[in-house]
Amino acid sequence: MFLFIINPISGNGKAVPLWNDIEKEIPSTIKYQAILSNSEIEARDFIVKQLKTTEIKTIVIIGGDGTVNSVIQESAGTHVPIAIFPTGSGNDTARMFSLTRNPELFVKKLIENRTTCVDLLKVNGRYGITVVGVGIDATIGERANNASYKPILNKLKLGSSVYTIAAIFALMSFQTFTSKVIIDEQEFPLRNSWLTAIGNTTSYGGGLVVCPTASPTDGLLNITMVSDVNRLTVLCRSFPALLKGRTIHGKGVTYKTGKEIQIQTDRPIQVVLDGEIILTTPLHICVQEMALKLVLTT
Ligand SMILES: Nc1ncnc2c1ncn2[C@@H]1O[C@H](COP(=O)(O)OP(=O)(O)OP(=O)(O)O)[C@@H](O)[C@H]1O
Repeated sequence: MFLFIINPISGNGKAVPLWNDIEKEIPSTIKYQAILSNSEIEARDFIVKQLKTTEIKTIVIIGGDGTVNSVIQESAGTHVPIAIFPTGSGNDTARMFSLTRNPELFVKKLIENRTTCVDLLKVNGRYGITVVGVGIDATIGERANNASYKPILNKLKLGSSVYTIAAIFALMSFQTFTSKVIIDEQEFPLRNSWLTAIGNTTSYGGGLVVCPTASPTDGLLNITMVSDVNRLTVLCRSFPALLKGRTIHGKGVTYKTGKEIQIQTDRPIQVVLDGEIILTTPLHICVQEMALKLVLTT
């Protein structure tokens, strides 16, 4: 039995029409159940009940990174794979694994069921698959979600520029913080901290490559720290390089790798995990090697 979790609000309502296209491609011999999920709690309750009572072949997510994050809370560490059909705004998980957006090919690959094991993040007890960010990224995310210009840009098919505009505004007003990052017992005291991003995969925010060398199968987390650098440099050098997916060389940016990271800050700082503002500092982050099975729909 396949379980389909469809998030109708992902990607500004793209999921339901795409689910209709997918459903048409499912052969009549395939058994499945589907829910249009209204919340993370509803989706997780459904999955837990189904896992207890039914032999589940794959949990299929039709949604964005936030929906993926909700589902992996239940599927991580089990033998049940997930498959992702990306209908979100950012879709950084799908980008990392080059997952198809073609409904016909998706169903074909789903039935083939070729899987791979990938690492996950565990952040204060919650699983994540892409990047956890502490600092300005939460401010950017909040601004982007509440931006009055978002509906207009979406109508003009310029949705991806919402994040860039929000980032420029956030960079102009963000108050930096003092933090201590401990990576596998090595301490990094950071003054004027803008951002610490810990990546299992490379990008967030719809393709911002913040951890350029991260790999979800190497058993390591990649840490990018931006601190001790002035606003003008961040605005004119670091951020434009980030937008282009470049590794940033120069003062103020430090790249490290590790397996276990702690982050302490001088005031509570919002934390973005898989594109959702779910937590605040302090944080304990570790890698969960090969904790998730993913269907390759490439
Ligand atoms: N399983 C779920 N069912 C319904 N709603 C959910 C679920 N998981 C998360 N949500 C809510 O739906 C919102 C949108 O979901 P999602 O993040 O998947 O789409 P998106 O924001 O368009 O895409 P992306 O995160 O890739 O940019 C989330 O911010 C969250 O509030």
